[in-house]
Amino acid sequence: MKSSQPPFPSSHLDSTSDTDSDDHEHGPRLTVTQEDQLKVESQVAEIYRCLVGIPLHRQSVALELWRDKHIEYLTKGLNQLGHTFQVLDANRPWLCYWILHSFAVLGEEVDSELESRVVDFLSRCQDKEGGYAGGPGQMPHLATTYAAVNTLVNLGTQKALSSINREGIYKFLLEMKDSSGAFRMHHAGEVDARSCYCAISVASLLKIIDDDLVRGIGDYIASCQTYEGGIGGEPHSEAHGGYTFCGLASMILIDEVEKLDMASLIGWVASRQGIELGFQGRANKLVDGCYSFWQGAALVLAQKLLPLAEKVSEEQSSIHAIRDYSDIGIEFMRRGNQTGLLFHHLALQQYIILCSQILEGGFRDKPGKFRDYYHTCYCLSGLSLCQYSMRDGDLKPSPSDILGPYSNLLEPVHPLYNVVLDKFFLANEFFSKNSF
Ligand SMILES: CC(C)=CCC/C(C)=C/CC/C(C)=C/COP(=O)(O)OP(=O)(O)O
Ligand SMILES: [Zn+2]
Repeated sequence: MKSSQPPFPSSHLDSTSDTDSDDHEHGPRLTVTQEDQLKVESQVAEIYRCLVGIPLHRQSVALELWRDKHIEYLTKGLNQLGHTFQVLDANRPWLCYWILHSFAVLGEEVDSELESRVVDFLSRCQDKEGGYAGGPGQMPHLATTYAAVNTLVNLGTQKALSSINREGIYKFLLEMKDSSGAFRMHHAGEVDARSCYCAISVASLLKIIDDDLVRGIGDYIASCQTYEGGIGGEPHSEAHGGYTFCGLASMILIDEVEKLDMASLIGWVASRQGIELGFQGRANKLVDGCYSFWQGAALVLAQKLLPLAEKVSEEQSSIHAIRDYSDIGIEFMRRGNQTGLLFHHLALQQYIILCSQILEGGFRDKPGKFRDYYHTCYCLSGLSLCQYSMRDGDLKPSPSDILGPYSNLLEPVHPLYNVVLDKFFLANEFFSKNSF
């Protein structure tokens, strides 16, 4: 059980910002003490010691990413979007996202006729009062709103971006706001760290994020961090990779990371990478390809946060000057890797390519399971994160950070939202020019 002590006592905080009331006067407080740094470094070093003995197959042809096969599988899914998948009838924006995001990460453009069909379909899922439902005529829901918005941002055209009713979404988000400060998934729905992330990610991407949406979330998410170090879905639930990503990404987007115990969060996530080389979602469970993103992204985010290796200069840490929530996503991408690797990025690529990749196209949880679009989306997203996890500025990743041939290189994704990076920049510009 989590103690009532704040995870970072005030002595752990940057001396320029030691009160709660002036966060946005001084910017975020992302520094940690020497003691925290040593703790994380020794935990990560221990995990590395366990993984280095495992031989990696750096030269094997089997390490190739079977792009054409993946595109074939994804194209088949796109052609079925209109008329099958009844079993996923309340999840159709998710299918659009999983398939189109996979396309985007593979660097494939969709043709304008298909783009038009997707935008028109998502417009039919958009509630006239605001928010996106799982299908036309259903009730709006935060998860499908997140999936629809991410799909449209990944498409990135004027038609796609202008189809989003930002004012309606803002009203919908306010209606979903619970007295705890967290969000309900839908009217009378459940409240958890995932709903907070869906709401905050959408609000941040669309640049409609403000104090009324943010108030109370930081305390709610901090109360979901468990004694293990990871974040659970709700207070007192078991730490889980999916919710850990949601909680940490939300905390960054609302500039309240200092409310989390980052040293124990990093230790917990890093310990979830096991001898199979992939990540498990929680302690004592089996590894699964989709956690390459949920757990991998949490560590990629942490790598940009903590100045563990050396103190970041004021110039490098431009995020310290932020006063506006809606610029956090863009400022965050200006930060380089502050810590070195917090996970074994080559080992994870090996799990994804050798264990999750299916040669007929698509990705799966693990050998013995069937492929599906969810795992295809999150395995590709995780693979991209690995490849760019050591990237310096805008330079292409070094060949030594890519397992297999360099032609495996994917498009970079924004680790806070999981949309492709160039489309994130386009959307950021589009929504900066267009007030709602
Ligand atoms: C943006 C968004 C909607 C995020 C969702 C994040 C996410 C993946 C949450 C995990 C949910 C969960 C409890 C899975 C456990 O499944 P399990 O018991 O089948 O799997 P396990 O054995 O691997 O824990
Ligand atoms: Zn999975």
